[in-house]
Amino acid sequence: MDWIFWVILGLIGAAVIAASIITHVNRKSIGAPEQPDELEAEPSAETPGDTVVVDAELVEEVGPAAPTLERPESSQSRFARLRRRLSSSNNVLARALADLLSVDRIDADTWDDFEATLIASDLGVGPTTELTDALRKELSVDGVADPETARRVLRSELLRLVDPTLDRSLNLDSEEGKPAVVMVVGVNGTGKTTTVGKLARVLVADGRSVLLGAADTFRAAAAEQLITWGERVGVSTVRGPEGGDPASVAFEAVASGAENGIDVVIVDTAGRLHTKTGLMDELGKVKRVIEKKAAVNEVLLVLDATTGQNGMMQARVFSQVVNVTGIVLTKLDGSAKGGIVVAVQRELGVPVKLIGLGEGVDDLAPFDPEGFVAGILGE
Ligand SMILES: Nc1nc2c(ncn2[C@@H]2O[C@H](COP(=O)(O)OP(=O)(O)OP(=O)(O)O)[C@@H](O)[C@H]2O)c(=O)[nH]1
Repeated sequence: MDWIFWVILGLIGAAVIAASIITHVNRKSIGAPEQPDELEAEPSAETPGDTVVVDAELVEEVGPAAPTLERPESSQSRFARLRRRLSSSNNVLARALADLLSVDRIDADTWDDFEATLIASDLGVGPTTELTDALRKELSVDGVADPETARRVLRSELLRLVDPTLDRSLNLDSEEGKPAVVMVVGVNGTGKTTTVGKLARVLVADGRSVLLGAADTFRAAAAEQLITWGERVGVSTVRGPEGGDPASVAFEAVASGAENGIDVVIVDTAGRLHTKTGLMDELGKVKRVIEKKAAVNEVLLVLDATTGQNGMMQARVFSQVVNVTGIVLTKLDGSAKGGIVVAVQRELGVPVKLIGLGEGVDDLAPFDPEGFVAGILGE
C-alpha cells in the first residue's frame, strides 16, 4: 500500500507547483512590478525604528476596466462655474459687506455687527481687525460717501489678506527615473479620496501619467472607492490587503510608479483624528517609508471648509507630523465660511492650493485669489 501513499503525495506536489505558476502569471497580467517576495526596506538614519515588510504578493495593482471616455471640462468653463458657486457659498461674507455698503449711517453697532459677521465666517480675529480698520478709514460716519471707492478698498484689502504672492502651483518636479509623489492627508470624511480622484483627472488631462496608491487599509470600502475613482479617470490603483500596513502599500505604489515610468503617484491615506497620537505617528511613518524610494513632492492637507475653527486645530497637528506643503479646502460649496482660507494660511504659512466645490469629477479648481475675492464680492 506504500505506493498509494507515494502517488497521492506526488499529486499534491504537482497541484502546489501548478497553483504557484498560475498566481505568478496573474500577478504579471495586472502589471504589478516584479518585486522580491519579502523586501526589508532599509531603515533610514533619521528613523532607525522604522522598518516595513513589503509583501509584494499581497499588494496588487488594479487597472481601469475601460479607457476613460469622458473629456474633462475646460478649465475656463470650470472656473466660471466654480466662481458662481463661490459667490453663493460665501454669502455670509458677501451679505455683510453689501449691508455695510448700503447703510445710511454707520454707527458703532454697525461696525460691531460687521466684525461679528467676519469672525463668524472664520476669517480670524487678526484679519477681521485689519479689514475693519482699513474700511473705517474709507467710510464716513454718514455712510458710504463713494461706494465705488469703498468697494475698491474692500477688494484690495481682501486680496491682501488672501495673499496673491504665495506660490500655489503643485510642485511635480521629480528626479530622473522617479515619479513625483503627492500624499493626501486629513481627518475622516474631509474629502481626501474624492480629491485624489479629481486631482488625478486634472493631471491626466494635462498629459501626465498617474498611479494611485490606496494607503487607506483601515476602512473596507476605502480602496474600492479609490479604484472606482481610478476607473473613472482612467488610471491604475495599487492596493493592499485590508488591515495591511499602509506604509507598505504606499512604498509599493511608488516603486511601481518608478518601474513603469509614471509621472505622478498620488497616495491616499486613511482619515485619522489629529488627536490620536498612534495614528498620527503612523502617518509620519508612511511618509518616511515612501522617502526610502522617492522624495515626497507635496503633502496636501484636505480640510473641510464647513468645520471652521476645528480645521485650524487639525491643520496645526498635521503640519507638525508631516510637513504640509499645501491645503485643499473642500466643500466650499456648502460653507458660508470662506474666511477659513485666510485663517489657515496665516496660521500655517502654507497656501491653499486647491478648492473643492462639489462632489462631481470637475469640481476641483486651483485656488485663484482674484477669483475668490470676486466671488466673495458677488462680482
Ligand atoms: N459638497 C461637497 N462634497 C464633497 C467635496 N469633496 C468631497 N465631498 C464629499 O464628502 C464625502 C467624503 O468624501 P471622501 O472623499 O470619501 O472623504 P475621505 O476624506 O476620503 O473620507 P475617509 O476615507 O473616511 O477619511 C463624500 O460624500 C464626498 O462626495 C466637495 O468639495 N463638496
